[in-house]
Order: sequence, then structure tokens, then C-alpha cells
Amino acid sequence: MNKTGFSLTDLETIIAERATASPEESWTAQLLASGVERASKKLGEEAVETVIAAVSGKKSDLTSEAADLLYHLLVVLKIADIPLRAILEELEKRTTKSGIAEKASRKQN
Ligand SMILES: N=c1c2ncn([C@@H]3O[C@H](COP(=O)(O)OP(=O)(O)OP(=O)(O)O)[C@@H](O)[C@H]3O)c2ncn1[C@@H]1O[C@H](COP(=O)(O)O)[C@@H](O)[C@H]1O
Repeated sequence: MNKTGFSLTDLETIIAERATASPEESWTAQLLASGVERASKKLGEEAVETVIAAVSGKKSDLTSEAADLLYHLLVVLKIADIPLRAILEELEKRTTKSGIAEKASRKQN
């Protein structure tokens, strides 16, 4: 748990609230208005920057890039009208099986 109890759900709420902000003042409003293609491109860039930071071994860079990545993922999910809850439910379903067992069951199908 972090110091303040801030969670991804809180960030999801902030993103939803910023949807009505002026795009001149709000990066979130700009991204939401830009549509799924541009926001996804930004998400992809943040993913690449996260990979580069991970490989560099610089923990502070990776922390910062991972934060950018999670924020932009939540923006894309908002545009797609998929609540964070749906992703958490999907992840929860997966807790009943190991990743290796799940991959093996895919190969059989
Ligand atoms: N968590 C974030 C957040 N993380 C990253 N960003 C913005 O995402 C943008 C990323 O742009 P760039 O790709 O140009 O930045 P970069 O990848 O660091 O830079 P380059 O090296 O690629 O040039 C920057 O403007 C960041 O400020 C964020 N913008 C907003 N939030 C949250 O959303 C709230 C509302 O923000 P606004 O909507 O801007 O009011 C904020 O208070 C935060 O809680």
C-alpha cells in the first residue's frame, strides 16, 4: 500500500472527471478528445519508453515510465468505455490457474 492509499481506481475517477475539462488546460481532455487511434499511439510510445527504462536498469526511470504507461492505458480504456473493474475481474478470473497451465490449455484447443 502506498502512503496515501491512492489507487488506480482514483486515477480512473480523475480521468473521467477531466473529460469535461478544457483541452487547453488538460492533457487528459486533449487525449480523450483525440480518439482511440492517437491515444493508443501515445500508449504504444509509453510502452516502448517503459521497455527502454526496464532494460536500462534505472529504477527511477522505470517507475516514472510505468506511471506514464498506466495513466495512458486508463485513458485508452476510458475511450473504449471499458471500466478498470472489468480488467480487474479478468485478472481475478486468472488467479485460479497458473500462467504456464493456461498457456498449455490454449495449445490443446
Ligand atoms: N497521471 C497523469 C499523467 N501521467 C503522464 N501525463 C502526461 O502525459 C504527457 C506525456 O507526454 P509526452 O509523451 O510528450 O511526455 P514524455 O513521454 O514524458 O516526453 P518525451 O520524452 O516523449 O518528449 C505529459 O504531458 C504528461 O504530463 C499525465 N497527465 C495527467 N495525469 C493525471 O491526470 C490528472 C489531470 O491532468 P490534466 O488532464 O492534464 O489536467 C493529473 O493531475 C494526474 O493525476
